[in-house]
Amino acid sequence: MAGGTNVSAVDRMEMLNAFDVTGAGVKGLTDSGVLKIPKIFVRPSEELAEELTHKNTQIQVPVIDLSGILDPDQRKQIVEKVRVASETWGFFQVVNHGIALSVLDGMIDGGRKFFDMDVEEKKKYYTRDVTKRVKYYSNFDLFTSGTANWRDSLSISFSDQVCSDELPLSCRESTVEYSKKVKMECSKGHRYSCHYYPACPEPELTLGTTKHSDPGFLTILLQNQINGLHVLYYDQWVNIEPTPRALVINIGDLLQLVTNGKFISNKHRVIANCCGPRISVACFFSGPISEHKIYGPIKELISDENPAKYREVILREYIAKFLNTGLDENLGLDYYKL
Ligand SMILES: O=C(O)CCC(=O)C(=O)O
Ligand SMILES: [Fe+2]
Repeated sequence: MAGGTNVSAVDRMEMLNAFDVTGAGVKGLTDSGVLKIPKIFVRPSEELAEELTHKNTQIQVPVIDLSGILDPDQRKQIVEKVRVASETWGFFQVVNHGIALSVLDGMIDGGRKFFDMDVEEKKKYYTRDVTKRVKYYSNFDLFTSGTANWRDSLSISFSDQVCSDELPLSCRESTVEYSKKVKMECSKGHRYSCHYYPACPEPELTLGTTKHSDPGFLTILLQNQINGLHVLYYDQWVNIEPTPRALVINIGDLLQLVTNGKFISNKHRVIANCCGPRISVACFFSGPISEHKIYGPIKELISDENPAKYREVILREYIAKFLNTGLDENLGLDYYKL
């Protein structure tokens, strides 16, 4: 669907390309002081109208305190809370997870420093090639098959270890530090993405990230103190309140698939904001792209009364399919339903 009113798909693609080759990203628009957002960012009118039917609510996703995790009794209770949250929300926040505040703040600052670099400097990392390990997207990325999103991103795929000399100097140290703490460095194929959502002059007309569910197993998300992330809960958008020192955990499609639907991979989005920048760092744990690994519902969870809801998927094909469909066109697990 073409973003904005009266923009044909071809025109839209041309506008998107023209915007994209500047390499300055959405941040470039904000920095230049635009008061109106370009048409490619404007959501279709029927989508904007639909907004009015979704109420915003004050309820909150569960916040789970991990401080007692080493004590066997407390551990049981914590695991129980994680189970309930995973079955109902597919989202929760964790506090007292043991990662030092300096590491969290350092990671957010590192992201900010990357996006604050000169356009020419940033462009060295700029690519549309999704197979590149370190890539900076302005907007022509996975997320722009519908309306372009008001965000820029830096994406890093990990191999056996963090290959630190490939990382941008501006955020090299903080990324290595943080990725060790969240165990990214031993996670071949896993991906990290630092999203940068600049302040937007017309936030009600666009989105920071379109509505979607995450394709992998699990996402660990660090956000700064600027609001924006919403999760869809019983048809209501629930704001995930930035909580100091917390990490947001969410279940991805693959985890819903292997748990045969017991854990839910919930839809979420990021709204644009008149103040900013909003900075977030998402670590996507999804496993090695190159492997022929097959995932299906765990056998112990299947019985005559509770038959498999999804067919098996070959990880490589699953990821390729996701990469070939834009985030907002991705059917998610519906495609694999039996
Ligand atoms: O930036 C955020 O808070 C969330 C982004 C997100 O949902 C994603 O990239 O999958
Ligand atoms: Fe997501």
